[in-house]
Amino acid sequence: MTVSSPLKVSVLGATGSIGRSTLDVLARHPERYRLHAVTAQRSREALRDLCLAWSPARAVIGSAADAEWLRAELGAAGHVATEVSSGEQALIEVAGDPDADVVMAAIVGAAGLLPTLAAVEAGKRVLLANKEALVMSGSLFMQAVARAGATLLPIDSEHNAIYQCLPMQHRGGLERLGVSRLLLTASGGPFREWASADLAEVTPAQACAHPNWSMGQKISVDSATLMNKGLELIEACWLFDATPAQVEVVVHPQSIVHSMVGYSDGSVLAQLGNPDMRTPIAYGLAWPERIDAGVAALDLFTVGRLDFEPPDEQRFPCLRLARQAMAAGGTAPAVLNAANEVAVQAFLAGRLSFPGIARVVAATLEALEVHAADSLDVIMCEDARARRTAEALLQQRSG
Ligand SMILES: NC(=O)C1=CN([C@@H]2O[C@H](COP(=O)(O)OP(=O)(O)OC[C@H]3O[C@@H](n4cnc5c(N)ncnc54)[C@H](OP(=O)(O)O)[C@@H]3O)[C@@H](O)[C@H]2O)C=CC1
Ligand SMILES: CC(=O)[C@@H](O)[C@H](O)COP(=O)(O)O
Ligand SMILES: [Mn+2]
Repeated sequence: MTVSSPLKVSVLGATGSIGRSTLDVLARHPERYRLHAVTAQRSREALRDLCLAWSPARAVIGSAADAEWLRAELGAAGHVATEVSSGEQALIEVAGDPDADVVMAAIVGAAGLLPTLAAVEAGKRVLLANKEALVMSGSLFMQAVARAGATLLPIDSEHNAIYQCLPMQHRGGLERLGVSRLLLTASGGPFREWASADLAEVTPAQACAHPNWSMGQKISVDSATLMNKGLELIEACWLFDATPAQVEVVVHPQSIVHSMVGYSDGSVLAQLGNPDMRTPIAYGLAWPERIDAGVAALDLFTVGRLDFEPPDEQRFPCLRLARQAMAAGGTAPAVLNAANEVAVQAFLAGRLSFPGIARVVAATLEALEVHAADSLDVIMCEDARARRTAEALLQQRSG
């Protein structure tokens, strides 16, 4: 009898919401997985605790000073198993480390693009939570997956649901599979029932209080503006080779149906479950097998009812802006993403109102020409240009 050795897993963004849920699933299956590497940007105490608890071979943190601090803390605890490094180059290098089998891409925002691509280029099994990476570089990203022979598994709950509802081999066009549409569910966020006039008074704490999911601040605000659904629409187009017209957004306030696939014979297949990211994470880790994720069985009698309604793009214009950016193509989605990141940070810092987020994104898209997104240099350059433009718009608004 041969006993296979545990898969080595690197978790990029290990201190975040997805990172912690990933570690929770890994802890349930020590015979199947070993934690190989962990990364964080600033959370040095949390990263130290992870190193002490898990003894990963490698750890990366944002700054050299924090790496120095981490080495000293680990040394003082007599822990020598973890090699500590710092900075973006170290992060990229660890993401593509030949010793790892699986990479969880769970850094938030554009900062995840180069490390996630490094994992793809190294041909890993890549568990993609960092949707912004795909939104920014969709065509190049998918080409890299094919060229490197990487296995790309969507972790975003909706895309994971769609993946589960498609036939196992689904590359090469939806029509060929008899798929007529992808139904992307949206909770509608905390302000689903609010009047437009009240949205001007929304606070960061209210925007971060998602009705169903516990997540990081940035994605929580994106859910509240429906930009999250816009980013997910673009993500779905790249992952499943769909046109924006083939992706229908359906507001489903209970977040129990995680998304659906409509077939040409009238069938609609759905994936349901409690709103807990450990389900898609466990799916990605074990695919094509299934493992325990620690998630309670869905109790349909407690859920009671499932509601569906169309999204309101008047009150929540970010969804329309994302659709427009995808239709414009080229660098427009990267510009949309960068402007949104700047605007969300400004909102969280109290520099911009909640409705101001969509206004800054719209004005940035309007201000910048669309270029062909045919190299990473072009994408990174337009990302930087969009950030400068959005920041200048913020200054004008406050001036
Ligand atoms: N949370 C969720 O349920 C879901 C999340 N996603 C996606 O997953 C990704 C992660 O989300 P979430 O876990 O909520 O985010 P969090 O904010 O909770 O965590 C982000 C992680 O990324 C690290 N990080 C932040 N900035 C940088 C940077 N500049 N360079 C390197 N690392 C950095 C953080 O480190 P530090 O702690 O040091 O700041 C942290 O480990 C996002 O793209 C999100 O859209 C998708 C579906 C669901
Ligand atoms: C858990 C997950 O995948 C999030 O992206 C979630 O979907 C956010 O909820 P919204 O549907 O409110 O955007
Ligand atoms: Mn999602």
